[in-house]
Amino acid sequence: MGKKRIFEIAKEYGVKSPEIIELLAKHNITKTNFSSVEESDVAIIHAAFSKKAVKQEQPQAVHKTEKPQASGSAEKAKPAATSSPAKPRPEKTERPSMIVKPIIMTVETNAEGKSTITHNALQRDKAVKPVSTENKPENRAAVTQNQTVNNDGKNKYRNAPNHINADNKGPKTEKGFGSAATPAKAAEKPAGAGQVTGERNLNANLNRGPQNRPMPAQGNMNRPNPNRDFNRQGQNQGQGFNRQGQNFNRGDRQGQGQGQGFNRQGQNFNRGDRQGQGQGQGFNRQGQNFNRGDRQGQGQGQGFNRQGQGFNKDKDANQGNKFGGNRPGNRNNNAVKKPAGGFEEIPRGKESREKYNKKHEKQLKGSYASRDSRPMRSADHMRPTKHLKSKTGAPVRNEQHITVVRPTMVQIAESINVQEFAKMIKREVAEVIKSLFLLGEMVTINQDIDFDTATLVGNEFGVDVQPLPPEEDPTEIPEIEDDPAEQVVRPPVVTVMGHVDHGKTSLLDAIRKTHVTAREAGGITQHIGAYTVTTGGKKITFLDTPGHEAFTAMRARGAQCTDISVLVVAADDGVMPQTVEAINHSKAAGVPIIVAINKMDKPAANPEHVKQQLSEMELIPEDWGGDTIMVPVSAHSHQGIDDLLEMILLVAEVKELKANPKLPAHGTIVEAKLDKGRGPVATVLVQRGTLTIGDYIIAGTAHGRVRALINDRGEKVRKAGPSTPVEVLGLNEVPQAGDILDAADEKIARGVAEKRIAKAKAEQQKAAKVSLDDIFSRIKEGELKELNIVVKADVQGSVEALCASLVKIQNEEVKVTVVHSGVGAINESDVMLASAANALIIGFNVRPDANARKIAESEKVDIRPYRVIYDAINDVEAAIKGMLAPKFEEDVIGRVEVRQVITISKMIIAGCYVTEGKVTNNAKIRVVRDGIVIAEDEMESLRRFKDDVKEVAAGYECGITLAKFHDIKENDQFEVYIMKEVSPA
Ligand SMILES: Nc1nc2c(ncn2[C@@H]2O[C@H](COP(=O)(O)OP(=O)(O)OP(=O)(O)O)[C@@H](O)[C@H]2O)c(=O)[nH]1
Repeated sequence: MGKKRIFEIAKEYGVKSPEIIELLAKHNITKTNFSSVEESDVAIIHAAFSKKAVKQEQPQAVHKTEKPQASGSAEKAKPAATSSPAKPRPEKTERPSMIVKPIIMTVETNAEGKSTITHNALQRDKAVKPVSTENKPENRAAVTQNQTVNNDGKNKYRNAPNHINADNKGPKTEKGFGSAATPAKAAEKPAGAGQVTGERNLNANLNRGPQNRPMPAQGNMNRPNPNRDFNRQGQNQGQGFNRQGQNFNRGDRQGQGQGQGFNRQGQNFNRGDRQGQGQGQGFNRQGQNFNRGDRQGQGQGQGFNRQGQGFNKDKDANQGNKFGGNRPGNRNNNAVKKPAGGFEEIPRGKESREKYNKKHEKQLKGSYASRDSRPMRSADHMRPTKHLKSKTGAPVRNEQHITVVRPTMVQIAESINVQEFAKMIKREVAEVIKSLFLLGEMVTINQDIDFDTATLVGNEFGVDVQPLPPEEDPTEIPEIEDDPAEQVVRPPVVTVMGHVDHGKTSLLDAIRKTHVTAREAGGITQHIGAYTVTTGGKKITFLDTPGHEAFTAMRARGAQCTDISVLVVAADDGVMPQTVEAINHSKAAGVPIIVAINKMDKPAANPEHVKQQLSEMELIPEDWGGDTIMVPVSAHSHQGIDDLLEMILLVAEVKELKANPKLPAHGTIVEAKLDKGRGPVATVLVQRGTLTIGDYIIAGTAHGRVRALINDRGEKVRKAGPSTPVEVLGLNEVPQAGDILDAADEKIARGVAEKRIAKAKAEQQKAAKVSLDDIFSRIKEGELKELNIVVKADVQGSVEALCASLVKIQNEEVKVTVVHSGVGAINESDVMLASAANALIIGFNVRPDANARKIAESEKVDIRPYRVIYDAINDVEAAIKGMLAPKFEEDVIGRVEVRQVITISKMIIAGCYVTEGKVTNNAKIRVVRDGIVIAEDEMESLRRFKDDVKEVAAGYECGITLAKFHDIKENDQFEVYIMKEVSPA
C-alpha cells in the first residue's frame, strides 16, 4: 500500500486539499494536491482534522499539481496508486428528463494561480450518468493526472475533481514532462500504472470530448501481440479501437504495452535485453515506446496526437510522460539531457506568465497542443486566470469568475453542417469530428450530418438536439387555437355507403320523406348531396355518396369527414364487392359502422345470411355477441327507420362529438359546380366555427366573400354552425370537392390563395416537363399508344369519378391520359387543347358552346357528350379495343406428305398428297422430318398438274414449291398453317 496523497487524505477527513496544504505549510512542509504524505505529516493532519473526518460529505476534490523541488532534479515518479485510485464520488442526483438551463462553467482562480472550474455542466453530467463511469470499458480522453493513475478502465473524469489545470498555471514543474528517471526506478514501476513524473496537467482537459461512446471491449479489436523469440515476456493490454497495446519483443526482453483510446496506442517495441513499458491514452499513437539495446524505457502518453512517445537508444533509461498536445516533440532520445515533452517551462506569476503568453500567442494559435494555453475563446475553459491580490497584497481566492455558457438544447433542421453544428453547441469542430469518428462517421468540417447523427453527437456533449419547428406553410391559413371549454355538442355527420342499388338513396329518401331518386339521370346518384334531418329534437347530417364504383374516391373522402358510417346491405342480395370496399374505407378512416339491412319487405330478404357474411368480415352483430349495430330496415315500408336513427344518435352520444361554434368557419367542400345564373356554387360541410354571410372565405385557390347561404331545403340562411351542410355563393371560382374551406381575414385569404395558385402553377409546369426517366420509359415501351382525353362535367365529383374510371381502363398497350379536366361547359380552349394534344373530349352533363362546336368541326376534334357515366366508360373501352394492334394466332389448316421430289430447271417441286384438311396457296409451311421441324417457309406456288390453284383439299395430289427451302426430301411432312387475327380480350 503506497503512501496516501494529499487529496486522498483530504477526502478522508472531509476537508479540502488546500486546507491540508495550508496546514502543512504552517509546519514548513510544502505539499501539493498530489504529494504523498509522510507518517509524521499524517499525524499533523489527523490532529487538526480528526473531528471533521466524521462528516464525509462529498468533498470537493481539488486538483493540484505538485510543487517543484528546489533542487529541480528529476523527482521520482510516483507509481500510480492503483490500489487506491481516486474513487468517483457516489452520485446522488439523477438527470432530469430535459435540461433547459444553460451550462455555466465558472473558472476560479485561487491564490496560487491555480484554476479550478466549478461547472454545473459537469455536475449535471454527473447526474446524467451516475456511477456508470465505473463500468466504462474505455478511458475517456480527458485525463488529468489523477486519471492517469486510474488506468484501470474506469473513468474518473466526471467524478474526478472538476478542475482543469489547463492553463499552464499550475505550479510549474521544473522537470517538465517526460522527465527522466533512472532505469532502476523505472523498472520498479508497476506495469500499467500511471507514471507520474510531470506534475503539470497541461492540456489535461483537451480531450474531454466524446464520452460514453460505445467502444469495443478491451483489446478486442487489437492486433495480435507478436512475440518472436524465446525468453521474452510480452504483455499487451489494449482498450479502444485500433492497434492498441501492441508489443513487439525480440530477444531477452520484457515488454509491456498498454493502450487505451483510439489508435495505435501503447505500442512498445523492444529489442535486445531490455524492458519497456508503453502506455497510451487518448486518441492517436500514444504511449509509444521504442527501446533498443540494453535499456529500459517507459513511455506514457495521454491526449490527442502522437503523445508520450519515447525512444530510447543505447543504454539510457528513459521515461516519457506526455499529456495532451500535438506532437509536442515527445521523443526522449536523452531524457537526462532534455525534458521529454520538449515543453518550455512556463514562468510562474501573473506578469511573467502574461509575458510568456504574449510571446507564445502566435505560435500557440491553431494548435491543439496549445489550446490550453490560448487566451479564452468562446467555448474555452482553459483561459489563463488572473492572479489577483487583495489590497493588502495577500492572495485572494475567487477574484475572477469567467462564465462560459453552453447550450443544453439546440434545434436543427433535417441536416446540418459539421462546422455549424460545432459552433451551435459551442464546441471545437475537431471535438465534433472526433465524436463522429468514434461513432463510425468519417466526416470533414464541411460535410453535413443528418438529424439523428447530430442527436447522437449532441448527447455526447450533453446537448439535447431537437428538430426545428416546421416552417409555417404560406399556402395554409394559420391555425387557430381551439379552446375545449368553448366546445359544444354538435350533430353527427353520417355517410351512407353500400353496393349499387342496395337502396342508399331510397333509405335517405325514406328518412327525409322526399324523393331524390326520380330526379337523377339514369336513376343513379351522380354526386354527393348532404342533408340534415331532425329526429327526437336532435339533428343528424347525412352525406349521400353515390353507389357506383366510379365514385370510390369521393366516397372515401366522404368517409373521412364523417363521424358514423351507415352501411346499406340489401337483405336479398347480401355482401357485394362495394359492400366490402365500403367496410374497408370506414375501417381505414376509423369510423364506426352501423349496418342497415335494407329491403326487409322483400320476400327473398335473408337478414341472417347478411349477418353471417358480415361476421366473416369482422362485423359481428350485437345479438351474436359482437359490437356492430345491425338494424333491419325497409326504405319502402319505412320499417326500422326510427331504430336506425336512434342507433346513430346513440353512437354519436358515445363519441361525444363537439365543436366550437365561436371560431371562424372551417369545413370541407362536399360538392361544387358552376351555376349559370349564380356563378360558382359550393356545398360546404361546416365542421368547426360558424360560417356567416359576409365572411371572407378561401377554399383551395378559390376565395371570395360569402354572398348567400342556402341550406339543404333550399332556404336562405344567415349562418351555418358545426355539422351543417350549406350551399355557399360568392367564391370567385369553382373549388374542388374535398378542398378545405376556411373563413379568414380578406388580406390573408387573398395572399394564401395567390401562393396556392403559384404553387399549383409550378407543380403543373413541373409535371409537364418530360424527365429523362420518362423518355427512357417511352423508348422502352416502343409501340406505346396513348389515348388523350379532355373531361368536362357539370360538377367536380363527376369529373373526378370519370377521370378515375377512365384512367383505370388502360391496358398494357394503350394508356389513357386525361390531359385536362374541369367543371363547366366545353369551351373554345378545351377544344384547342384537345386539338393540340390529339385528344377526344368527353362531356358529362355539359354541352359545347357555339364557338367550341365550330372550332371542333374545323379542327376535327371529337366531342362526346354523355348523360350516364357508364356509357362514357363503355365507349372509351370500346375505342381502346379498336386501337389495339391486331393479334395473330397460328391456325393449322392441313397436313401434306411429300411423295416425290421433282427438279425442273433448278426448281425443286415437291409432289405431295394432302393427308388432312387442305392446303392453300397463301399458307405457310412447316417442314417436319422424322418428327423434327427442320424449316418454316412460305408457299411459292401450289399447282395441280400444270395449273396454279388456290387450294387443294385432302385426298388430292398437288405440286408445291417453297420460297426459300429447297432441301426437300421424300416422306417429309408439310404442316400447312395460316396466321389468323384474333380479337383482343
Ligand atoms: N323492395 C324494396 N326495394 C327497395 C328498397 N330500397 C330500395 N329499393 C329499390 O332498389 C333500387 C335501388 O335503390 P336506390 O336507392 O337507387 O339504390 P342506391 O343504392 O342509392 O343506388 P345507386 O344510387 O345507384 O348507388 C330501387 O329500384 C329502389 O326502389 C326497399 O327497402 N325495398
